[in-house]
Amino acid sequence: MSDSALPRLRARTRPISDPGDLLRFAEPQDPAVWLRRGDGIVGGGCLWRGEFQGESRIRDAREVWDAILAQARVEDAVRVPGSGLVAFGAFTFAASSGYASVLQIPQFIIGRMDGKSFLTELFVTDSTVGSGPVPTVPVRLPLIIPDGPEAVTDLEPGEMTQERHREAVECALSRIEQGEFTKIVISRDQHGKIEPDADRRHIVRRLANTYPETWTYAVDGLIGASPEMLVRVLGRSVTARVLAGTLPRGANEADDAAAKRALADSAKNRVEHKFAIDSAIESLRRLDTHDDPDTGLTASPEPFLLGLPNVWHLASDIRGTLPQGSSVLDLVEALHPTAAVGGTPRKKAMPVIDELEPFDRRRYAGPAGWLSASGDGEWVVALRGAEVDADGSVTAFAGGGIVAGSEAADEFAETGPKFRPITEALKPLAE
Ligand SMILES: C=C(O[C@H]1C=CC=C(C(=O)O)[C@@H]1O)C(=O)O
Repeated sequence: MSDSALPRLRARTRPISDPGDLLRFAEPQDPAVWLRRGDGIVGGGCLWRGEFQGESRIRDAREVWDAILAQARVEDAVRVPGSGLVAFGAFTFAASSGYASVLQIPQFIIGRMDGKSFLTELFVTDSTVGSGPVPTVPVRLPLIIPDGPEAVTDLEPGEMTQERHREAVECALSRIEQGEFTKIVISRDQHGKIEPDADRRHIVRRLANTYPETWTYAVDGLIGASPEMLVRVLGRSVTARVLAGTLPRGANEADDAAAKRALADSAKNRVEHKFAIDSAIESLRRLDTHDDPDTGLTASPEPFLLGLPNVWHLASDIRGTLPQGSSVLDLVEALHPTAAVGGTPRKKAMPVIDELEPFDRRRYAGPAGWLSASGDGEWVVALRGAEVDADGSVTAFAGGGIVAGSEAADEFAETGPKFRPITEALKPLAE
């Protein structure tokens, strides 16, 4: 893509009074959303969209984004994460995917972050408003779009049946035993169909309300609520939340406390977690050029237990400082795929995922998030969601880490609660 083919953009962010429920401003058919605990950003319309493919898809996106920024003018009177010029994005899990990775810039962004509400209006200067100053008019909120038809479907098992999943896990275990790799994540698929004109915001709202501690994302038809922060850059601060190791929540208080203890004490889950945290730290260290030891990476010495409505996870948070000259997309590229969704060693496990899974993961387990002209960005691992196509087809995936000692039946069962967020978000509203 040559720079002359890229739009010259202007973004103007101004404060507004609290707009309430942000989702009311999102596009019913194709919402662009990033929400946590009710706060975040919602984009409307599409001013520009870039598609990327193959091994260099994240690097190419970074180059195009830099080129757009080089000719953009940003007036940001609010200066909080998500204000100014922002793009939403979603990248495929595999370089070989037949699906597109995208970056898209909306026509407006309405947001609430750090207690400040704002509206960003975006313009293409060379076609829409000329190159003169953006006229100063009072802030007018975008229209609230009333709720449309429900988005309802039952998800049915796909190509990776229980039998096929067992074969894949057993094959993975024998290759682990032979020393080919030490961890691999095997997933399965489920499918459904909503009415093409269904309002996708119902799915997003259910996820955001039921899983407020996760990051609810919607980009280009990819919708979910992920508990796993691949990387967040705010100013020069870098954080990530690595998850691996799972048990379903218990049905009552005693069972739930027992499940939590069992996960904390499980040697298999701790090993699985260690692979994921080691892979994340190693990827970040490769970028880290700091000489100052105080700016280096730290991770919690012991994983903590993260309780979500559906599962317990072993979780670790990583903190550090953005290496000089790096951008959030460099970090996304370095980290993806962590061993929480790929395997260890990454290079050995990735082709085997392709071999053992009978489908294209599309953007499941890939990076999804946003980035801004100021250098901030938040990118989750796209889990606990689905691809919702324009014709209403719904494709959901959930997987789990296989290490020595994993049992195929347990691994299959573990994917059940991982599908729960999206399964329940696709139920009729009265339920
Ligand atoms: C691959 C998934 O979860 C990952 C994240 C957390 C825990 C995981 C596990 O315990 O296997 C997985 O690594 C998924 O939800 O599809």
